[in-house]
Amino acid sequence: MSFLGKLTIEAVPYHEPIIMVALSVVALLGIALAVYLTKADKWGMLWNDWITSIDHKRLGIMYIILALIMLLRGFADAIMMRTQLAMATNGAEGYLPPEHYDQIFTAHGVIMIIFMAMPFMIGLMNIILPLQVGARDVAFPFLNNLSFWLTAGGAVLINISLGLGEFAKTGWVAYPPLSGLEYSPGVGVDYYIWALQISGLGTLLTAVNFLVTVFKMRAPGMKLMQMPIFTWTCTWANILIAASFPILTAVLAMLTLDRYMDFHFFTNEAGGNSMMYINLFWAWGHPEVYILVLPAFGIFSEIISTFTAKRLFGYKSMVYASGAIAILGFIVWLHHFFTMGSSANVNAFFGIMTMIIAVPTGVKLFNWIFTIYRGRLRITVPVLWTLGFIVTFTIGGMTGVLLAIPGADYVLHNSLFLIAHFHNTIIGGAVFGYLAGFAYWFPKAVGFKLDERWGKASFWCWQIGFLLAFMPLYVLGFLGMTRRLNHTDNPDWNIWLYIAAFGAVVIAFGILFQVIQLVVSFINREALDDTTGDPWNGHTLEWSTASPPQFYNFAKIPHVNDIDTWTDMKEKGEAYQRHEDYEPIHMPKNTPAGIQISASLTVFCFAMIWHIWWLAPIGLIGAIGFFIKRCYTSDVDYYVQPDEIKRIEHEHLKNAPKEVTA
Ligand code: HEA
Ligand code: HEM
Ligand SMILES: [Cu+2]
Repeated sequence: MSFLGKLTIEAVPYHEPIIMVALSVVALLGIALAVYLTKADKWGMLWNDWITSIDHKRLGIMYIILALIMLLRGFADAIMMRTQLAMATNGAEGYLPPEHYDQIFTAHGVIMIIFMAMPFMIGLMNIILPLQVGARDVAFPFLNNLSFWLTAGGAVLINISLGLGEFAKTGWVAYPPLSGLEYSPGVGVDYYIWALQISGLGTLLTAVNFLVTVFKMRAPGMKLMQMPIFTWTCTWANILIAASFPILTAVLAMLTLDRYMDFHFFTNEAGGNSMMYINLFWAWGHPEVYILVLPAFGIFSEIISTFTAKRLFGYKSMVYASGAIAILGFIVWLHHFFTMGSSANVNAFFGIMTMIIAVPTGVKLFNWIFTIYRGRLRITVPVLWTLGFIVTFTIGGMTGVLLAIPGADYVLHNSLFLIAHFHNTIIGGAVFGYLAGFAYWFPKAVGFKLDERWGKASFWCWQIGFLLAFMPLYVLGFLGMTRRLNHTDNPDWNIWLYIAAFGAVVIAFGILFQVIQLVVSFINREALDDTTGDPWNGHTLEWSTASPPQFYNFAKIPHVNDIDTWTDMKEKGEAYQRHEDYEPIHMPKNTPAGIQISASLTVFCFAMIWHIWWLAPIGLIGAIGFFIKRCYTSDVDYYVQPDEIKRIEHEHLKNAPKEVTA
């Protein structure tokens, strides 16, 4: 083995024109960005204000930028698959050979779930949750920065795999024995393992961080049953993360040992059992889908309540229903392998538990509908996403209940019916939710509203495109088409494959209009400026701050005595208080430690992937070294002085609707 382990020039896929074009475009964009940063003299700003920032609001924005970039990548994969399947009918080969196609659906699944949906959700949670509970930051701000960079490190690895080596061809679930060394001797599965491993670590740390924030740092007076509903659903999601991500860590570690040191956890020879992998994978993988959707449920609740100007119907039942979904969501994972030989009784138990999830979910749906009932719903972009969700997600949930019947699942398992089910819940539930939250909280995070017209156009393209792209898959499933096919030879399927490809093109316009919306809004930012900090007449504490919020969030920590505290404060005339004296505020300092540790770990992972045995210890020792260095740094905090606070507050309150002096 050479100096660079398995890495040789052969690892660059220069004979693949599609990849080379993609890489050139990325390289050009990268160079353009670097030139801009140099010309505008912005490198220092980038480093000091963003990369090393421990401010939860900035980290949230960085998470969302990561998510949007990965959405483009994941969608590029999707549209390639859809065009391939529209071209490769009647036995034609299409333009993507199986070798390449298999990497594409695997990368698409992993990227969309781990590097698009998760960072989007965690980004929104970062920006909003500390504000909603009246805290100045999260419990462990440095850890929060580290979490982000660990997630980004995983994303970097996946993107490197595009131009160096290959990605896994196993599907996003990477079942052995296919993912074992014997059947996947290349580096693809290793990229998969290490990318998921470090980003998973980041996610786990985030959950711990936000759980401590919620339980220990709520504003005085805020009882648990007074927390805003988005905070509650995030908390349930974080509990699920804390419970399930360690299982992912363990199962990936076991697969690593199998691949690197010839262990036999999952090889049926020598006493191993590949079923054990499948079992552990879904013990994480199923909770994962509820981790994605629960915060989205919270977003819809906030939006419906704000835009009907009503209290959320059944707040308590919402909290309990979310809890029920979280707990039930933890004990139904076996429905992913009904067909793999459990006894009828085991299948029946897991099938029934799965169906029961429809009950708390139904409670939520009816609560949303009852909140809208007799309210005066303002049809804004966030509301459109919400209404689209109610219709779309219900369809996806219903088809899930169908799959939960073991007998039916024997027919539908791994068919396109399944693919339709989960895009129906993930896009209609989670992605619509994040896009709703994006439109709703954008002014809070950035300071100006998004253009409504492009927003509406984007929504309709997504909604109509979604129906066109995924409803045909239910039909194809019933017609017998299975998932992960590279080409087909059944004339009955053709028309549905064409419609699905057309639908994906319509979604592409939805994404394009979103990009245009961002550009247009940026150009018109003066007209769309949000000067009050409360553009929608909101009901929770994030709207009591400026837009974007002061870096310390709250000059004086508010006292909470209602679920809709901000509405309560506005009604009692306690909002927008102007004070003459402030206490100094204790704040954490920015630090490069997060990116240092994570960059070293990414180098370690890269070396492990390519078996570069001298580089791996350097990366690992580097990470540990930077961590120890951070532990011995005592210059980690400072105080904001009252004069400065007063200046900032008075500046913000200049535009307040009504001034109150206390
Ligand atoms: C956000 C993501 C998400 C969500 C929320 C769900 C929600 C549900 N899922 Fe889905 N599911 C996935 C993502 C998701 N799923 C993914 C990614 C896979 C496959 C991965 C792979 O193999 O690659 C999958 C696979 C999957 C399977 C495995 C099928 C197979 O492999 O053969 C099953 C089987 O039981 C299932 C069931 C359900 C059920 C019952 C729900 C329920 O929670 C739905 C509840 C909601 C409703 C029912 C609608 C609203 C309720 C009402 C209006 C009340 C009245 C309703 C009734 C009385 C029915 N899902
Ligand atoms: C935006 C439009 C999208 C389109 C057009 C699309 C299309 C597809 C297609 C064609 C497949 C392969 C189906 C097959 O096996 O035949 C697929 C698989 C998959 N998609 Fe999507 N998708 C989209 C969005 C998403 C999103 C947002 C997510 C998750 C957040 C997602 C998660 C997955 C997963 C997990 C798989 C399975 C991969 C595997 O088989 O291992 N997709 N998608
Ligand atoms: Cu499941």
